[in-house]
Amino acid sequence: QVTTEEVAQLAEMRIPPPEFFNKKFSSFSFTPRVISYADTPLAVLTMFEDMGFITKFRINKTYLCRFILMVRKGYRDPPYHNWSHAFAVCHFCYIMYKNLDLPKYLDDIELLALFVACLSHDIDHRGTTNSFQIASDSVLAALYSSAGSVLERHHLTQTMAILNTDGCNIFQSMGNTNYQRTLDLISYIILSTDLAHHLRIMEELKKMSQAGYAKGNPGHHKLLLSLLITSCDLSDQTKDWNTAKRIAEMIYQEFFKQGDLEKSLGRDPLLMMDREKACIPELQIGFLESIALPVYSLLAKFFPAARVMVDVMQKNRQMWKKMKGRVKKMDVVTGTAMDSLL
Ligand SMILES: Cc1nc2ccc(C(=O)NCC(C)C)cc2n2c(-c3cc(OC(C)(C)C)ccc3Cl)nnc12
Ligand SMILES: [Mg+2]
Ligand SMILES: [Zn+2]
Repeated sequence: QVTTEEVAQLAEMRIPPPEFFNKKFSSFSFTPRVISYADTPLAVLTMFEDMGFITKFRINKTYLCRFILMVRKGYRDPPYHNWSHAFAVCHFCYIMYKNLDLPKYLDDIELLALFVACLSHDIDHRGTTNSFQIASDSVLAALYSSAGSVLERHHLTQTMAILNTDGCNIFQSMGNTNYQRTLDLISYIILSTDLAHHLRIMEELKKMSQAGYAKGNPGHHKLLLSLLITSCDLSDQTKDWNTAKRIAEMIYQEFFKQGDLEKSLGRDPLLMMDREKACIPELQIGFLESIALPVYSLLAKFFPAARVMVDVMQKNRQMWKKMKGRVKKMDVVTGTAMDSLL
């Protein structure tokens, strides 16, 4: 629970304009992680307001404050999958809204659902993967492994639990049809943040990019929503080199902790989770080429203005290649040795 005082304190503040946080707050190059943990709830309010959602959906401001604070509290503090990640993800959704004319492609309810899903898409993440849930027979695996997307189903359950908490239902001014549609959209969007789901729809996304987006095609709306949240989820890698490198390190901190855990359970971790064997530059070059660059290349096919992110990501890939080259060929570079280099 969040205290009444916390909610009141946030609710009584006037919602500042985006420039209050930074004059570049709405630009692709802005790095949302510079906003302090304490200031993020107000920044989320600013984004809701600036996208016109509070007025359009008659959202009760006190409910919205309580919802934001409950979602923030719902995150744990693993090295990467914490509230700062969620805030960075929802900020990217906001800058796409401001720079890519999303309302030309998606309707208001879909955009609201996308933004709210960004906020809570990793809530209560434990810093371990879906396969670790299953291999370790975790409570979440017991609940969801038959349905797949174990972690994502949990993130969704937690989101719905908050919406069903007194004074947190930000959608309550909506009519039943819109209300149900918003929840269905949030469910679909959060479940589509499972890497396995993204890989499954890549072919369809490529076909859609070749055929061209058809606003009259509901299937295209769902595919685009998946692409957009995946773009938000990976957005740290579209920023300056120092940001991209620092966040990649955080992810490997989280992966190496899982690898240590797996070793202590007598199991062999994936290479990318084994701090004794992983070569971060090599792994990152692979991830950018196989997963991240295709995402933003597809995005740029629908939104030419997104081309700039592909270029920045290509530059970051070149930097990883230089890092790889800098390390003497002979050594098998371990995560630890790499830390000293990064
Ligand atoms: C910088 C960066 N490096 C990563 C390196 C590897 C992997 C990984 O999971 N490899 C597993 C093999 C089987 C491919 C993820 C990485 N990653 C993510 C990420 C993305 C996710 O899923 C979406 C968003 C749908 C792609 C889900 C979870 C995470 Cl941590 N975000 N940033 C990164
Ligand atoms: Mg996730
Ligand atoms: Zn995420």
